[in-house]
Amino acid sequence: MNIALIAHDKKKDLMISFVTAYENILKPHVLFATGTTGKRIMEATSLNVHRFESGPLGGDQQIGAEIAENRMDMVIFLRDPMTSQPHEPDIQALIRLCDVHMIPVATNIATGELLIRGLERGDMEWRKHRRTQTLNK
Ligand SMILES: O=C(CO)COP(=O)(O)O
Repeated sequence: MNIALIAHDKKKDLMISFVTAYENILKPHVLFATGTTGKRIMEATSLNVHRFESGPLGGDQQIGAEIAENRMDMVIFLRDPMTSQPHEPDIQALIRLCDVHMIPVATNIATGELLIRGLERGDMEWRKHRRTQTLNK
């Protein structure tokens, strides 16, 4: 599965705890992240992460484009609901595209845990079939 990991600054330590705890589950998958989140994950774990731009510089939009192209299977986005972000429209657009294309998206750690457990259990296998289909047909 292609999995996007994103965390706002005040949630980055939480993301590191999360990926450390679930490193073995995440390892066989292809991981993507916004710039700083990806850097932090690679510094803290043995996971390899494809890094996009930092969120405020367009990283959320790049991940959104992957979703629109039917290339992203899951998004774990630990958002900070208490701090306003300069790129709030990009964040909303990313979450909207998850809804448009029915991509599982967690915006907090509690849902993130459920998605990871589901991933481990094989609940995401339907995405393999969906990914082979062309959208809008
Ligand atoms: O701002 C972000 C998501 O909206 C995250 O970007 P960074 O991972 O580059 O900090």
